[in-house]
Amino acid sequence: MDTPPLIRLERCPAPAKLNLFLHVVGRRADGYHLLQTAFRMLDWGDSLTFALRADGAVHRTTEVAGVPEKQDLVVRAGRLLQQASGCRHGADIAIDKRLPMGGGLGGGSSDAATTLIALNRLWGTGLSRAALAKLGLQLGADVPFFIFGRDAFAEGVGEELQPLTLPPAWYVVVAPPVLVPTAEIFRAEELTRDTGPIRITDFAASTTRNDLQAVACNRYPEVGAAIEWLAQFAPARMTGSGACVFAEVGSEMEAKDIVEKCPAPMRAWKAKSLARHPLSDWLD
Ligand SMILES: C[C@@](CO)(OP(=O)(O)O)[C@H](O)COP(=O)(O)OP(=O)(O)OC[C@H]1O[C@@H](n2ccc(N)nc2=O)[C@H](O)[C@@H]1O
Ligand SMILES: Nc1ncnc2c1ncn2[C@@H]1O[C@H](COP(=O)(O)OP(=O)(O)O)[C@@H](O)[C@H]1O
Repeated sequence: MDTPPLIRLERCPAPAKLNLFLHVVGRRADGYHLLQTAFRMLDWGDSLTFALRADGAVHRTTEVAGVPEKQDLVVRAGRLLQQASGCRHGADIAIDKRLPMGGGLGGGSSDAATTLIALNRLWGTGLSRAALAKLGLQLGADVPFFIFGRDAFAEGVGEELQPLTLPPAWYVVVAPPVLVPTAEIFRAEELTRDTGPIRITDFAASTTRNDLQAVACNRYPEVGAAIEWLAQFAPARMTGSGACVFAEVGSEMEAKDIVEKCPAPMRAWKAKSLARHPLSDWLD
């Protein structure tokens, strides 16, 4: 019997990421900062559903607070894939948003990566993982990592990726009640921009830091307060440009205990590391 054509892809995961460390090692001629970072994927994130449209339109069918449909990275990802492939299909995209926005967890980038991977399948456009990662970089520096699909040591602006093999781990992620604009942190005069490069083998927590953390804590004391609270239980650090902070803990039970103690208005979640992107099998 013939396989029926795909018309819908239900509940496709868009996992969060942590930056286990983040060093600013230089600056490109266009002002973008050169980084070294370790990306870790988490088994916690948004979820997206895609339905085929015959009229070529790409629509978001759910509201995302503060993000107009046209600017949503999922809509932009769909249109970019159409342009790159010449595809005439369209899609309705529903997002079940769980990740705090602008939290340094890469939610928007992960939504975009999931859209590129899922629509590449739904539309049968057949782009390779490498081609999708290149397209994704136009949407955000974290998108190639999610398409790469596993923990990674990253350089450049985050697009030069090498696989990292890390033991499974449990994390507590805490969101302070504040939004930290990425651009403001990278623009800050006081940002350290000359951390010496390290080798992939040297990124154990003791020898690394997040260079963006001092700037974020200085300008947004809520971030420092969240680190201080979480550090009672385990070494805590900011992810990306914040505002979220995280700590590795010994077990799910320990994570659960800490999450239950988290005082409002901070919010906390437990999350496990994820070895492979759940949609990896749809690539290559
Ligand atoms: C910091 C990181 C670490 O993973 O993650 P998040 O905190 O956003 O999750 C990323 O590098 C975020 O990359 P990306 O998602 O592309 O950043 P955007 O929000 O588009 O960047 C906003 C602005 O910050 C500056 N910027 C960003 C990235 C970079 N490597 N150098 C920069 O100077 C640029 O001025 C840019 O216009
Ligand atoms: N689908 C989306 N989900 C989240 N943010 C989005 C989305 N589309 C566009 N954005 C924009 O991207 C910005 C960064 O969001 P996000 O990726 O969640 O944070 P971060 O880059 O700090 O990890 C948001 O403030 C929002 O304006």
